Parts: sequence; C-alpha cells; structure tokens
Amino acid sequence: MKNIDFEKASFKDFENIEGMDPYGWAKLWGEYVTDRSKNGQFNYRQENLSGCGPEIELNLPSNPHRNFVSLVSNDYLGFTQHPKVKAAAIAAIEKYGSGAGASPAIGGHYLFHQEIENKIAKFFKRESAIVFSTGYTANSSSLQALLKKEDLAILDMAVHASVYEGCLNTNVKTFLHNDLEALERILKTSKDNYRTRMVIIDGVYSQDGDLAPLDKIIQLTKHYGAYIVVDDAHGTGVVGETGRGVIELHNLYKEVDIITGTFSKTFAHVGGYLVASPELVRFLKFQARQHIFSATLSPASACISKAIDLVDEEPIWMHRLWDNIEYLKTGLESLGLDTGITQSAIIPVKIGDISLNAKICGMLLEAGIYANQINYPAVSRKDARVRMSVMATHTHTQLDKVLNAWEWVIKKTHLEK
Ligand SMILES: Cc1ncc(COP(=O)(O)O)c(C=O)c1O
Repeated sequence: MKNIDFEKASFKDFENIEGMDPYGWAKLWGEYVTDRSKNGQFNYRQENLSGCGPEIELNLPSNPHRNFVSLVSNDYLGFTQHPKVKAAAIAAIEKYGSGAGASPAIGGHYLFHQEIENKIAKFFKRESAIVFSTGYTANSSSLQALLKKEDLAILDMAVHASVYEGCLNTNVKTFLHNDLEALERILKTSKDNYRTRMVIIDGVYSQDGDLAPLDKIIQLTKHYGAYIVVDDAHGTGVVGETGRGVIELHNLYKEVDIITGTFSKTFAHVGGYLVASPELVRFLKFQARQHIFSATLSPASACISKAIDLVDEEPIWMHRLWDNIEYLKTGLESLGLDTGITQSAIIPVKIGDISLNAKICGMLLEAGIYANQINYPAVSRKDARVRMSVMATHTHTQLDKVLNAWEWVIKKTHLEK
C-alpha cells in the first residue's frame, strides 16, 4: 500500500488508490489514535452511568459536574427511553428468555426475527430483508459474501469502516466524497474489467451530516451498468417526509439494489439489516458467514419492531427532532459558528486545529456539555471539529445550555467564523 504520512496527508491522498488494502487505512488510523490517546489528546470512552438520553450522568472524577447534556447519541428519535419500546423488550424476554441460543440457520431464527425482517423490508417498500447482530456486520459480512476477486467495489471514501472491511476480498477504488466526476471516471474506465461493479455510498454522512446526491449517483450507476448499495444508518428516521432517509427524498426505493442500515440509532437497540431482492437475501442467508455461524438478535431485540412502528405511529418525534435541529443550528450560527453543510441531525462545528478542538471539547465538558471531538485522520487536518448529534427529546432548555456554553467558549478562545 502507498506510504501515507498521516500528519501531512489530506483525504485526496486516499483517492482512488488502485489495489488499496482497505484495512490499511483502519490500521493506520488505529495506531494514530492510540498514539494520541497516550498523550491525552483524544477524549474518548467517557464512562456513562445512566444510559442513553438527552441528559446523562458521566463518571469524570476531575469534573465538577455529574450530569451533562449529551450530544453524542445516535438515538435520534429518543426511542431507547420510549415506554412502548422498553415494554416490548421486557415482554419478549418474558416470552422467549434472555438469549436466542443458536445462530439463525440452526435453531436461532425466531418469530420475532422474522417479524423484524418483514417489517424493515416493508418500511423500505420492498419484499425481503435479512437481519444481522450489528449494523457493522450487515455491511461487512454481506459485502464479503457478494464481492470477490473478479469484482470491483467503488466507494465514496467517506463510507463507514464496515464497508471497507466488507471489501477485503475484492478490488476497491475510492472516489472523493460526493465527487460525481470522479465516480464517473472510475465507472467509465473500469467497464470491461470486472464481473460485477458495485458503488457503495452512505445516505447521510456521519462527519458532516451531509447527504449523498442519490438521484445523480443512480443515473450514473444505471448508465454504466453498476449496482448501487446505500447505507443510510444516519438518515433513517431523520431524513425524508416519513423518515425513510435519502431514498425517500428521491423516491428511489426500487432503484437502489441494496439498502443497509442499523438498529442501533433511530431503531433504539442494536443490530443491522440489509434490504434487497428475495433472491439476494436468500443468497446471503446461506453465504454471509456471520449470519450462518453467529447468533443474531437476542429476544430483547423484539423491541425493534415497536421502534419501527413508532416512526409512523408517532411522527411527533421526527417533528420535534427537526425543531431541535433548526433551533441548535440557528443558535450556533447566530453566535458566528460555522455548521457546514449538514442537512441532518449531525451538527459539526469546524474548529480546524486539533489542539484547539481538544481544548474546546474539554471546555464544553467543564460547562456540562458532552460533545464528540472529531480529529484528523477521521477528518482531514483542517477539518477538526466538534460534532453534536441532536435528539428529538432534547428540551430547548438543554439546547440553551449548549448555546450558553458555546458563547462562553467563544469569549475565552476568540473563536469566530
Ligand atoms: C454509516 C454507518 N454504517 C454502519 C454503522 C455500524 O452500525 P452499528 O454500530 O450498529 O454496528 C455505523 C455506526 O456508527 C455507521 O455510522
């Protein structure tokens, strides 16, 4: 693999590296993070004592606060604390016991697994789905089963690590994030060289909260005869009139070959899914190794069914989420902060300097606000940022506390646009 100097490189250095070992990136990144955390420059793994919610209890011995407004959860609609979701989990444990007892192929496929598969397929107006124990394996295991030496995976370089892992046994080309010309170049020049070409993108991207131009990407994949996979982990339950994500925005339910996602964000639990044609789903049920050789969802996961229903039954949560997104975004911008190109519940504030970013996240913690510190190489060096995830269940009082904290940070650091 090309030798990349992480301190100096920009994302461009990772573009379209022919034959790039997708794991090389993850390995280098792992080493880099370990190094930085040794120097105390990486705030990560704060101990949460109170569960998932807009306000949580953290165990930070050197901090005067115990309760923090949390901006780190992907529980966008707040369903992890919804009484009906909790009740469904408890009822399923009462009915089935605590564990599934086996992998799906050999006795561990229950009625509730089937119900979730049917529901999530129907949610995306399709016929079939397969569930996995995590969103990570929904991508990694399926792509490993589908893509081999004679195929080509064409990745937006900002896709999730699980996609890179899924492409370990195939050829990979990456294009600069959302760069349609770069994508077209790859599609044009690779036309006759591979059995299958699969373009893999996210719906909503996790660092900028921006959206994929799905309509234009699908025009290209159709034109050049490639397949399209969309992982909309961060768009589901958030984007689109009824929360079906970027696919709903463009009404492209039928045109996307494979939809993947996670139950660990909007759907308030853990697990992953892949929605596709019945033939493809059947193939994966017999070929995706993690599905065959590993137990999937446990009975408590039956609550996912309720969470899927609630997206339609209680649209109030999506309305509250968007009210909160607008409230926080407008408030931050009126303080002179740049929230970038987000169109989702992920709100980044670009700081542009790693040390200052670490300092600001520390100051926010001092003010009782827990937000994520995102640094190079997760994003390019000049794009170091504080990333905040908004929930439907944040109150305006909590968001005001966030804005007040930012006002204080700005005064102290002279941070302005
Ligand atoms: C875009 C994307 N895909 C997949 C995953 C993996 O999901 P899970 O954490 O449920 O394994 C994530 C998790 O953050 C994600 O952001």
